[in-house]
Amino acid sequence: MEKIIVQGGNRLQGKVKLHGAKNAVLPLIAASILPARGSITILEVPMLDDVKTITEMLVSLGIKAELGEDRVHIDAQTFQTTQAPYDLVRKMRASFLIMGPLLARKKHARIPLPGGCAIGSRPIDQHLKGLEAMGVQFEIEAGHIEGRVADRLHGASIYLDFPSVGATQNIMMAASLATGRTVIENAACEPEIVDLANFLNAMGANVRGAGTDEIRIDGVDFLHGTEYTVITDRIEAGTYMAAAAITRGEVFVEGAIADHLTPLIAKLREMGVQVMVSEDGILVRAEGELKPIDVKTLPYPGFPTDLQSQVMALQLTANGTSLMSETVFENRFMHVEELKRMSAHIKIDGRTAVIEGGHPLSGAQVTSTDLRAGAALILAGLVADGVTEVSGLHHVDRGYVNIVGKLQALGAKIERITSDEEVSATQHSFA
Ligand SMILES: CC(=O)N[C@H]1[C@@H](OP(=O)(O)OP(=O)(O)OC[C@H]2O[C@@H](n3ccc(=O)[nH]c3=O)[C@H](O)[C@@H]2O)O[C@H](CO)[C@@H](O)[C@@H]1O
Ligand SMILES: C=C(OP(=O)(O)O)C(=O)O
Repeated sequence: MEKIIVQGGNRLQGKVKLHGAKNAVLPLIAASILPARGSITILEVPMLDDVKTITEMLVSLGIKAELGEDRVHIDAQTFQTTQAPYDLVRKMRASFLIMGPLLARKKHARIPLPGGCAIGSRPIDQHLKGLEAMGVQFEIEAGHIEGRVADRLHGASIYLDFPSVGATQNIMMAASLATGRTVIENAACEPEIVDLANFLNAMGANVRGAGTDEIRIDGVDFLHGTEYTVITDRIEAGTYMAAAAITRGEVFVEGAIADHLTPLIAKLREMGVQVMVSEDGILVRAEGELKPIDVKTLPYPGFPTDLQSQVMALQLTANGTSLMSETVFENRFMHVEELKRMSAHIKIDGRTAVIEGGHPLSGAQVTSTDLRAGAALILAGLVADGVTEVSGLHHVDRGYVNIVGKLQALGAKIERITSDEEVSATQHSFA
């Protein structure tokens, strides 16, 4: 078993460069199923386990898909298979994003119910409702969802009960090749939605209004190949911004787009953290005591649920009691029990965590329960007394490229060890 070992107490300093966004590149790779003419090259691709999984999924469909150093080439001009294998789909939630493109290209898809981090029940009713309105008939049997469309998909007016990111993306992709106009109301507004719209338009689609709650898609007969650079990862950016603040350090997060991080920047400033925004990135500087803050996660442009656990770690170092309310996922407080192993003072009251800051954290053996929980435990380890051992790294590997190397370069005492090198936390000595 691999573990990340962190010795607390070092102030982070320097510059960290962001990778492309996981949550943007996964839908782009799924959308690469759509073009019947030409091939796709996506640049600045983060080489994450999720990216490898979705690429393998395309290959399993008979699509030519190849990962390079920081890019992926995809040629979906000819392929026949419309059934995705369980072993790949179960690994991540985003697998279900191939449903819309397969239905649009092949009028059929059979996909096992998707997996991913256990942060809630994560139904797919809004995806199905949208695609049904476009003419798809679904059957659910033996843990699979099978969709068929008699003829071509047709445009529809779709109101989402919740601005689901994945449902908005699945409908946008399907609607790009449908006949007529599709209007998605109460659509998700996340930057990853805008990135997908830009990518679809670069392939010849006609998508307007992405980034607002009403998206209009006029279907076209075919899409073509293109070369496209994915946006930088706002959640990775937020994680390093929180790391700078929690260690009372000074870090320039290169490539961070301030417009994508408005709620985090506001909350850090409310705590007394200095945040300086420039065209090239964001500088975060913190020292001394920080004020407690109350945070509520919401769909974009609200505070992102994917930064909830990392900011909770930061709240533990504030001078007083903070609140963290999670409204997006019903089971996204699993990191709380792990943080408590590190002497954190946190109580859960329904969907709100009450975080009593100012108590010293102590190093402990902890397990990441989802990918952001893993990041939060590492952040807590950076300021804990002694050594923290974080296991469950398969979660972290889904979402962070080289988090250990990046934190080391900022001055953190952190290492990744395999079971062969395993030593108890108290014995570990850093190089
Ligand atoms: C790969 C990717 O981009 N993942 C992100 C995406 O996930 P994902 O696209 O799965 O998130 P959604 O926006 O769809 O889900 C948000 C909420 O809506 C609910 N829901 C969703 C769909 C549906 O059909 N019915 C339904 O009830 C979910 O259970 C959840 O409670 O957005 C989430 C919310 O910002 C992020 O945390 C994830 O990191
Ligand atoms: C929850 C996340 O991802 P996914 O939707 O892929 O599980 C995340 O990125 O924090």
